[in-house]
Amino acid sequence: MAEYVGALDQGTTSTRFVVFDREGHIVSVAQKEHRQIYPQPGFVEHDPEEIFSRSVEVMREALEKGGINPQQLKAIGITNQRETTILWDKKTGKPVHNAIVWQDTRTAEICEKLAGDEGIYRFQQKTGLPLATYFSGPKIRWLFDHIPGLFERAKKKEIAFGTIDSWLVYKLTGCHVTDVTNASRTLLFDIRRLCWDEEMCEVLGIPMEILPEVVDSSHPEAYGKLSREILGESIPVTAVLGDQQAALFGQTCYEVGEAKNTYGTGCFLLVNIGEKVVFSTRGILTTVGYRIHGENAVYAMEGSVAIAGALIQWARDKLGLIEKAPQIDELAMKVEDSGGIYIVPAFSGLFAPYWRSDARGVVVGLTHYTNRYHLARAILEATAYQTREIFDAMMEDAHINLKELRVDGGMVVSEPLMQFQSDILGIDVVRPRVTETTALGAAYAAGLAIKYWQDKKELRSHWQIEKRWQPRLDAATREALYRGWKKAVTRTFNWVE
Ligand SMILES: Nc1ncnc2c1ncn2[C@@H]1O[C@H](COP(=O)(O)OP(=O)(O)O)[C@@H](O)[C@H]1O
Ligand SMILES: O=P(O)(O)OC[C@H](O)CO
Repeated sequence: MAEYVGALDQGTTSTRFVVFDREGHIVSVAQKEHRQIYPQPGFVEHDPEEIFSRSVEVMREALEKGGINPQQLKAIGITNQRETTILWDKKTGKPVHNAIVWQDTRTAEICEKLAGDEGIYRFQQKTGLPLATYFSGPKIRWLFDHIPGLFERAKKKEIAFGTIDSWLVYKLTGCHVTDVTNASRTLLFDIRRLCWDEEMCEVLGIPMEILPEVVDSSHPEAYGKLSREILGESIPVTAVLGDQQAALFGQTCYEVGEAKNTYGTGCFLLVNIGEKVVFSTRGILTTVGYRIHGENAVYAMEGSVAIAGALIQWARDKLGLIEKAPQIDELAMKVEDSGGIYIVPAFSGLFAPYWRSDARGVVVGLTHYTNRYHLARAILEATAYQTREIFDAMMEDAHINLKELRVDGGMVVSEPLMQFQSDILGIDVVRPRVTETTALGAAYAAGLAIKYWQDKKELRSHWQIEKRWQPRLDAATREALYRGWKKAVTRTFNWVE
């Protein structure tokens, strides 16, 4: 009977369960979307119960579709949208509020007050992060400020906090834990000592009683086993990683200086910086990359872009420009360029390298000449330009000089985007055979924990290029286009007063 490893990938827009074989090939996959809840401008929520239900459904469906017996699953890895925050009642297991999603900007005021005169990098040397609405700590604070009696219940140990990984593990196995990569996105975690930080909890007014135990990303026992009612077998959960760190692991970026860029709802460029922390002076984050049981933690620098594929969803759902995501490529390919327009999608303010919560989206350069094909092209190009910005900042901060960029995620099927990405970076862009690298990374980490795979060398041997794009633009045109983008970005600033 063949043996497999499964990965549950709980993303911002959908949840997937992917079953992999020993060569890292996909054997079966199932995917389901969940509701995006927008109660008011700037607020983004998910229903934690719905996320849990979708997770169980995709696990069952993937096994059924692939004709796989649960006994054939030797381990499960979990990977997740990071920072999204849930508080639940320990007795009933019921969430006290919807999950506050990473894109939500309701904590702008909390962050501003905390930054005070010292500025947003006040806690960077400890947490690796700027004070921004993106991270979990301020979201927890907001819940305590808005739900009467919650703080007192938390002090009495009646309330648990978790990012999505923690919530899912709790519901699937009963353990209240998280891994070092997810913990490193909360603003409550000391990334050097690899533990919750008392001072940060005090500054944010968060009782430490609510926090999960932090464990290695890949661990044979720490995450427990699936309760039998989920799949009928108590399969061990042996890995948890935030989705961007999982993609780094799945792209087998195990050496210092190796990097990947994932194009999903947002876009996240991560480079492996090894076992020592390095801090950015250009708006790049320092974060835990992964920690395999029995090994030292490996760190990463990260350029985070809030809106990438989300802009295409917006063009579909709010603008009615397209009916399905791939149509954006068809429209964009009808023109050579964007006709001089730029769209800067600062819907959640701007993340790296700016960290400006006062920014809001703009379209600039409109003339009578502009048509919907130009608009489609500008929508795709926005992701490539944002990547160029974080790429440049990161190359300087991490002192590396990448010759090519490994890509993955839902948007990398887009030919015009991939070509323009290579054009605007001036380097090759390479897409691997398996683009479900987030799920693959979680499966790899889970498989390593039980010796399904022996070591990282074995994992590396699976990685293969499927397609390569090379730059076609001359340097002068490239830089002129990029100057236009930088100018467009300045037009988004100071919009929210
Ligand atoms: N053909 C396409 N061209 C460009 N973008 C696409 C295409 N197909 C899907 N996308 C975008 O990819 C994103 C989904 O990627 P995925 O990696 O599944 O995201 P997540 O993990 O954030 O939920 C969506 O935002 C969607 O708009
Ligand atoms: O759901 P994704 O793939 O867009 O990833 C979201 C990130 O983890 C947010 O930090």
